[in-house]
Amino acid sequence: MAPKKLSCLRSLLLPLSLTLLLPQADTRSFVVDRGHDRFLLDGAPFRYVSGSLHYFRVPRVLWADRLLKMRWSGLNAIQFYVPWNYHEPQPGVYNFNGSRDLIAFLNEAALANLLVILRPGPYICAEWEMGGLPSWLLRKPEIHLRTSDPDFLAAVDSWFKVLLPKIYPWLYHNGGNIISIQLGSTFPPLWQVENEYGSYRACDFSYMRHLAGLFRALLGEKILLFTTDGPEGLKCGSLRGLYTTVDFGPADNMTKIFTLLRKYEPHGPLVNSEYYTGWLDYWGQNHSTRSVSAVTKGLENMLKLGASVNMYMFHGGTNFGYWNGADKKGRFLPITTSYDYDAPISEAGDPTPKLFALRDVISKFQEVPLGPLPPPSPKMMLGPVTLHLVGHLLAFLDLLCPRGPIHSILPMTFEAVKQDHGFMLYRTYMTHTIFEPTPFWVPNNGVHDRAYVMVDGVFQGVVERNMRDKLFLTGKLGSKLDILVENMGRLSFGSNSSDFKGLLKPPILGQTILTQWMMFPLKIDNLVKWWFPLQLPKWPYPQAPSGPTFYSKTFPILGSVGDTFLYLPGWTKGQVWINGFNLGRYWTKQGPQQTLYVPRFLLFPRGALNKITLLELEDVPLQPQVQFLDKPILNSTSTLHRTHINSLSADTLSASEPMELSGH
Ligand SMILES: CCCCNC(=S)N1C[C@H](O)[C@@H](O)[C@@H](O)[C@H]1CO
Repeated sequence: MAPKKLSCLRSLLLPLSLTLLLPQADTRSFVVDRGHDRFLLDGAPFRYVSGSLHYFRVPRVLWADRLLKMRWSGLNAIQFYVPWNYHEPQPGVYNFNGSRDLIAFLNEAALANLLVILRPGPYICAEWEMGGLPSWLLRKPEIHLRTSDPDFLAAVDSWFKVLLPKIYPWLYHNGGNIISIQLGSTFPPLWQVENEYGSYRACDFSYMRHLAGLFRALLGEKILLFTTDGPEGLKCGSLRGLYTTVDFGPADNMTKIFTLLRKYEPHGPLVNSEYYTGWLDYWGQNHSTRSVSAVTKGLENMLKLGASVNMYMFHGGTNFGYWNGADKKGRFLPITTSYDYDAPISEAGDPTPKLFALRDVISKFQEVPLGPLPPPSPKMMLGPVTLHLVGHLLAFLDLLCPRGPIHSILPMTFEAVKQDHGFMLYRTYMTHTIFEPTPFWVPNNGVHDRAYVMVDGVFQGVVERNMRDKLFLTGKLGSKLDILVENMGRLSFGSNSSDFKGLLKPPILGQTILTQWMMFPLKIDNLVKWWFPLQLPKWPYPQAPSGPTFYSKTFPILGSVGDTFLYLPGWTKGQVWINGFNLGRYWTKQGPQQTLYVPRFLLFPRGALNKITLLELEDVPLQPQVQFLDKPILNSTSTLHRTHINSLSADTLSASEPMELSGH
């Protein structure tokens, strides 16, 4: 419901006197008061204490819960990005439904009495797939992302001409925002142009000016446009006419950085647009945390200065499906499925000690809501659940790629065949018999990102980006050489975000450059949603399936349904679906994440059967079992987590419901 209609509703809901007191559309304003180094909201001094929450990492059914907890924490604003690729999956095809309903999220924020600081990009970073840019941009391989490249600007313009008019009625000065007794107004989207552009090598001012002009043209002159950069990026990221803000965390020198900021904004409020309450996690690296004392001390110091602050993240959420991004620090580093971020509100939406400590600090400077905080959500333990083998991925090739393969002399990238996420199978045939184990590799680090190699269905091992390792293969004339390539998420930060996926170079076997390829873009989610259970296809090879295989189980929940954490002891790496919902990637062998958050709304209560499906890419445990725990394990690796699980109280583990397992 657009704010204008809601404002009429407001006049019905509120006592006439209150309605008269509220500023009307023509008097509403949000401006910088340079004379007093502060913001003014409707003419009154105003400072925001904000927190980041990404609607695209939280299912819609949970938005209200998270937003209310943020409000209760003492925040008066939230900040979030709009990921372009989440809303325009194909050029000219737009999706603002369900958990992509941006307007509904804005409305939920209004209902929670929270103001909004919006960051529409087009690039958002955020450890999100390709930093929010749609991968179909790379179908023009020469495109220069985040510059004034005409192809890039044309796509940006058409996207913003769809997005910005949707937002326009929600701008604060339009008076369209809703204010009720419990409701606050949706803050004037303080528009952030781009994101940390100063950290991007291009530093293309004409691009920034183009964006600013587009925003002005589509949103009018009243909106406060701002840039955000780390201290090192201010020189490029800032632009005349845009308000300059900075990012830094608790370990940084606030005085030094705010002094530097004053070189770009001599007057006006000090703003830290990203005060890091925690940090992100990479697969294979230790879980990141930031201490409560350091985070609260830093916040208090900024609030004492009168600064406005946004805490990044206040609630992190989850990279469901294939949505995680990646970084490059010498090597390719994919981001984990969990975006818990050691944030004040945990991935499962529970308040942490950090939340209460931050609320105490905020309460020293402004009123915090009274009343109890909603309790932690009910948690559930279940299992173990023993899965059964459904079949090898190759056995479902016809269903996974109903249109059949694309043929090419040289291998083609995901982008070239218009496969955005997930997996693609590359197939060729051995042109001669190879008796001796012969080196197989992809030159120039050309596997983006992980390749699972099979000869006549027999799993040979993994070749991956960053690694120089080779496999040693044998085979007969005409043997099938199948390479399943996994897109682990496109670079969301780094100098070159044109992160093509697939086999970027033709693989080499011994002295032979392998040519004559068939590419099978795989639609796995459709198969999991619509085709299972189905008659098991015949497995055409003598040996038992190994490598990429589907496992599944249907199971009832006899007790009460609660949030839970899927634990996959002994499994290696793969993808999980619960009742057809793509929960995300697991990589038990790498860690640090050992469990996946399962929101209770995904699960069916007693009387209905639930279904879990795994695609295990490498090795399965002797006992193909999974468990549902009542606590997450985010900080251990497969070697260490066993001690962790042993440390869980015996009764906790045994408290799980006896399972009457049924199902296929
Ligand atoms: C290694 C960090 C990658 C760069 N990202 C940085 S500095 N950050 C700033 C960036 O604006 C934000 O979107 C997030 O990406 C945040 C880290 O959580």
